[in-house]
Amino acid sequence: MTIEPTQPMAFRTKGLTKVYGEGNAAVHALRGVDLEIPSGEIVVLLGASGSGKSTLLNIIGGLDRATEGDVYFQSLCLSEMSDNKLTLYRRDHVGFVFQFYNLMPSLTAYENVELVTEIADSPMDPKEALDMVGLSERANHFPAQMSGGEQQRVAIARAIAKQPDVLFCDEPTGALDSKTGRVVLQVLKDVNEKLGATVLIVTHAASTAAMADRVIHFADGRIREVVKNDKKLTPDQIEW
Ligand SMILES: Nc1ncnc2c1ncn2[C@@H]1O[C@H](COP(=O)(O)OP(=O)(O)OP(=O)(O)O)[C@@H](O)[C@H]1O
Repeated sequence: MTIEPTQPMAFRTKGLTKVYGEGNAAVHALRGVDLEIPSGEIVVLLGASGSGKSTLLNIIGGLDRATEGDVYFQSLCLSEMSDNKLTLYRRDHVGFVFQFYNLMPSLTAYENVELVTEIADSPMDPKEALDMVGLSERANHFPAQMSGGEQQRVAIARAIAKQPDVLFCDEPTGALDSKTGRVVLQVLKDVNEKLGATVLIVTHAASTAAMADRVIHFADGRIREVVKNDKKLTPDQIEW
């Protein structure tokens, strides 16, 4: 993998291993992952189902812990942090976007975003976050009144409202058709460019790799290959 010597790192992992369960029932989800993710890039993680992508995302996102090995966010060693510190790491630095939006059905788009801005250190105004995803006019709508793509954009607004350093997206277009999926990918690209956030996208959709700075191919709990894209496509140029 080519990394410029001056490029600051968002993440570094060393010998990351994750085993779920024990004995005969043990599942080796990660088998020694050494990885470097430069700050400010869009990185796409590709791999077959069960290859360990979500496990890696959950560990570097501070939602889960490795069985062995180290993971650094900038100069912070996540693997040595107490649970409280890990919670603060997630609160202050990280935004998550999942396949199934996870919005509160009884709250409007604005209120769903506001939930996060109330506890963040230096949040955006919820209106500004909704504006960034092109949904200012839908601020007072409830999730059930919005399409899947719109709900996903509210979920992205919620994730970016705290101005995270990193945005983790697990199958963000998995439930969307190609047209809506492209709109969501364009929003992620805007977030990367306008907020400078590092964006990590886990997906089955190999075509998404064309918009990434760096593509990590995963197989059987290991990195098989890392490819740097010299030329990136825009989301509307991506073949679906
Ligand atoms: N909580 C868990 N308990 C036991 N095994 C688990 C758990 N979570 C994941 N696994 C197993 O770990 C392996 C890696 O799973 P993971 O979800 O990380 O893969 P993935 O590449 O993200 O797959 P997908 O693309 O289907 O989401 C799989 O064999 C999975 O069954």
